[in-house]
Amino acid sequence: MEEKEQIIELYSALSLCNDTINNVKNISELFSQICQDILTINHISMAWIGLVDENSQLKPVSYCGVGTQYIKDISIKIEDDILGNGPSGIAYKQKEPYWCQDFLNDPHTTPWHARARKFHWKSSAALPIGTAHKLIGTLNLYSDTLNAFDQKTQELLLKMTSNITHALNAFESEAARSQAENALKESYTLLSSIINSLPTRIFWKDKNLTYLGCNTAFAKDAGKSSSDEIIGKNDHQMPWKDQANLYNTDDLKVINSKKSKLFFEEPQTTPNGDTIWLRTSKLPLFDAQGEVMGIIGLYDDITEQKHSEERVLYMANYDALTGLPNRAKLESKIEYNIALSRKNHWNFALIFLDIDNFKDINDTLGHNVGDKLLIEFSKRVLGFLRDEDTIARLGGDEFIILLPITDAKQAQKMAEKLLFTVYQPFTIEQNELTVTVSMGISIYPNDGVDKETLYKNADTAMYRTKYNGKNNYSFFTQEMQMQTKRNLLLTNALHNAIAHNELYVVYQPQISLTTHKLVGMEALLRWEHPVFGSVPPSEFIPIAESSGLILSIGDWVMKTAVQQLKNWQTKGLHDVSISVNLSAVQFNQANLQHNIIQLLDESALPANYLEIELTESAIMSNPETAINIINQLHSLGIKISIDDFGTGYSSLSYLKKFKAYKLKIDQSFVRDITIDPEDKAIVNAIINMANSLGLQTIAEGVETQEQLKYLEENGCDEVQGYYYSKPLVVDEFEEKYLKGKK
Ligand SMILES: Nc1nc2c(ncn2[C@@H]2O[C@@H]3COP(=O)(O)O[C@H]4[C@@H](O)[C@H](n5cnc6c(=O)[nH]c(N)nc65)O[C@@H]4COP(=O)(O)O[C@H]3[C@H]2O)c(=O)[nH]1
Repeated sequence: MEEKEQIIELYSALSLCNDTINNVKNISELFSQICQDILTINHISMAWIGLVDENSQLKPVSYCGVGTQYIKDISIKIEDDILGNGPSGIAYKQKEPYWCQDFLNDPHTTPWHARARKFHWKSSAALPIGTAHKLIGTLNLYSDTLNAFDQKTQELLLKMTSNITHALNAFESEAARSQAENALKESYTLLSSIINSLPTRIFWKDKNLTYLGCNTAFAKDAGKSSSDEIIGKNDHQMPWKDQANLYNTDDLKVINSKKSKLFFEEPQTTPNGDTIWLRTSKLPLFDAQGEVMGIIGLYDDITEQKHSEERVLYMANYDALTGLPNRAKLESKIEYNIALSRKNHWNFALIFLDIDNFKDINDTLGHNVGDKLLIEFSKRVLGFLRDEDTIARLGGDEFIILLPITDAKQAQKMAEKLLFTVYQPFTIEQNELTVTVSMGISIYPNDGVDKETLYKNADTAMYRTKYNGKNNYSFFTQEMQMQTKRNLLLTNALHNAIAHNELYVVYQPQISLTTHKLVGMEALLRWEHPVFGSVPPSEFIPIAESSGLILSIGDWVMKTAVQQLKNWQTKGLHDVSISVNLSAVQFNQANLQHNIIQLLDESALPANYLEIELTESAIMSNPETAINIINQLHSLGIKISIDDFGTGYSSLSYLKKFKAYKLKIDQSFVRDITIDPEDKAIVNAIINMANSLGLQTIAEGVETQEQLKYLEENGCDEVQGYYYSKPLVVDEFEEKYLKGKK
């Protein structure tokens, strides 16, 4: 071939090859096309491309031309052995083309001579191919002509492989780029899905405080469905535009200081105008150069938590029923007033207030009415007080009023007005209710300089009001303090009174006005203490009642009295009954009936000899229950007499339902019965009423012949009093009534 023709041929082959490189889409297309293009070169009969596999074998991936059967099952290696030192192995290892111009006489091609003869190969070439970084295989060419690869052909082939290298480089960097892009896409998708699935709201803004992005939760708070609707906007265009300045001040602080602001609470307005509470953190957002490019913010909706904190705080400080401050809240106010008053030499007053007979309202009209009354009562007192005053509910029907900068005189005025204010009827569920209150007042600093003392002293004064007949107020006095102290000492001493044999029972005869004979006796308790001396029942019985000691003491009295009567019966005292006082606390104990039956059994005293005295107030504190208990005791044969009759507020309608046996006319009516027409009228009314109800009457405190005569003439059945006898100790009683018996 002419040199010129050869050059044209070679360049057209190169041009083909370059076209291929420019047009192919992937490596396998490149290899197969290159193999075809090379065949356009004169003398080259077959071309194949082999890539080195993981076993260091050169594996054909593309081939073209005549005699491609040659490479079927061919074994070519790149290792340093006989199969690895052929033209391809050498070219690969030495990174140089191997020109084998006389194939059948080249010692390096010995393993393939037999195979080559079949295909008439006279020369071959192997050129390493790969990227700039890595060889991947060889381009292998075969010719049936000796010395087929002259200088020009070699140069052309070198140029071709160099272009292939460029193409491979381009494919490699394209693959790397697309791999990086995919990895980026994947990590972006992952990151987006993470931040969009987070309940925490996330947003980021540039230095101008324009939103650059956000997660779905944040977009939702702004009333949008995706971050696209947020990007490019600022806080003044958001539902929370009212808070925009507040937020942006924080943003700029973080941007300018480059310091995070973490976990602070702030309000936010929702798209429907509600206010929610957020716990927010803001952090500077840095670019790749470490420069602040904006801000990243995260927040959680803590509205629920905030509400429950507020609820807990409210419940810790306010009464759930009335909404008034509770004791805890009041105490902090008292402490504040103490500090203020100490500094300014002011007084302040504490009024302990208790609604009289509130229990009756609850018991008769139900708790619902009771609760509503408490609410209305609270409202009314609150409306009456000054802004600076505080009324707190301690529980039940107990309240405390704190009157700042108030002396005794002003407190008295307030207390008087309060009595009047609360006395105006309340209408609760069609019930017209009139309430009265008992109040106790202590004044700072005279009655105490600490809250405990002031509180205790107001309480003491309130009890004094109750004791004196309720519906009033009392100021705390030193005398009350001494009384309180004595009560405390007596309470302690009373605990051991039975064990120390300090208690004993005296018996006061009860005389029939028909026969003028002894028909009964009242057991009255006495307490002789080694230090306090003789303590009157009027003093220690209330103490025993309030401390609960009355239960054990009352049992002891009943047992002593019942056994005493039994003893006297054996000594010949017949047809005489014993009456025992039962206090309200004892009366309401669950096992009362059982205890009495057991006691009567043990003492072998028939039940009809036992009379139980109950005060009107003990019965009327819970009339419905009282009816049951009285009727049960009655069914056992025990007689019930109503003590101090006329002093309380017995309801006649109830009186009919009790299976009572006797009414005991209180000594306060008997005292002036001969001179006071009112007392006369009351006593006569009681006797008449008892007669009409079929009840017995007994008058107590009869001291004179005149009183006795009056009662006798007016139909009273029995009397008890100093006229006949004072209460007697056992020996005296036996001396007077048992002498000569049996
Ligand atoms: N001025 C005057 N007084 C007379 C006369 N006759 C009797 N008395 C007194 O009148 C009180 C009558 O008892 P009470 O009304 O049941 O009133 C009793 C009763 O309520 C209570 N009490 C006494 N012993 C017991 C007891 O064992 N248990 C309970 N729960 N209460 C008791 O203490 C109250 C006072 O008892 P005492 O001081 O013993 O006072 C007794 C008695 O000594 C008289 O002619 N003139």
